[in-house]
Amino acid sequence: MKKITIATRGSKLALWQANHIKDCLQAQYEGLDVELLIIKTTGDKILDVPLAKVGGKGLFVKEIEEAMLNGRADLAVHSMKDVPVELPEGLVVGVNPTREDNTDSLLSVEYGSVDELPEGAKIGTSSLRRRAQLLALRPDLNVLDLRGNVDTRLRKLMEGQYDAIVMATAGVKRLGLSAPKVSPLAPPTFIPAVAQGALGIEYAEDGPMAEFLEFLNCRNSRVTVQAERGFLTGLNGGCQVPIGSHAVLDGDTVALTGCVWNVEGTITIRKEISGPADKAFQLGLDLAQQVLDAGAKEILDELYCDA
Ligand SMILES: NCc1[nH]cc(CCC(=O)O)c1CC(=O)O
Repeated sequence: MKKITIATRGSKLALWQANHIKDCLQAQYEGLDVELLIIKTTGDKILDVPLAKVGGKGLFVKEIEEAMLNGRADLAVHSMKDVPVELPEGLVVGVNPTREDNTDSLLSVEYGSVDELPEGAKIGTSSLRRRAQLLALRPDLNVLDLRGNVDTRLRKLMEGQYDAIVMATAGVKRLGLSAPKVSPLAPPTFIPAVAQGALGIEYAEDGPMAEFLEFLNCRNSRVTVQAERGFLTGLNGGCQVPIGSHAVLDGDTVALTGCVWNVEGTITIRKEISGPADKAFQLGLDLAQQVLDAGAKEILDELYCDA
């Protein structure tokens, strides 16, 4: 292989991630030429519309997958969180590089924790999962929609539109961003999105990429992502439903927590399971069934009907 083309979105975070993989490839393969093919996805084109209203799965990956299917690109680097559970025929996400911190962060100019926020504080997030958990902790909070790329969201905070915002710690760290006050929202109190902080590399199943990229695969990342995505698959979920999951690998055992909330944050359904790492995906499916049986089915049915 002399030259590789990586398809990527054009956001700062996506470019950071694609360039990170480019650097890894060039460190591994001397003299390799790596080109980035920047693609504007449907998700990028509708960044101003409240996400919960847009709906649909895979808004940020569809056009990128088309570039690989028609041979314009060899691989794509995704935030694994944005990758739907079902991929187009012929493509796989077979490689998960070392995962970044999977927690969320509360960013604010004045307030150093959720407890410090004043009554009725304005909190920016478009994630139903973050909204539900914030309201479960503090029902008085005024949770407002906040769209845009990671850097845009931070700018809106600094302009004073919100008392605090919540974002993935991984995105904040990768872009080297900060706010005057940053506090972690972490398990067991605050459950991340499925595969948050993880990257996934997608490529054609029957080409040379699987072997070419294998050196990037991280067992811990792969197992935890498999378990969490098993949970998402079992719930038939996309990213716009209040679902959270957190897997921890210890030796050959994976421990998985899975949650579903109602949008108001007044109901939390939470279950835990553990089992062998080589059955991680099945473990996630089993946990999903437990959560569905415990009442999540009614919550999710209602949400999917609205969409
Ligand atoms: N939904 C957009 C998205 N996709 C991946 C990340 C952050 C990086 C990651 O979780 O890997 C973000 C931003 C956010 O949720 O704040």
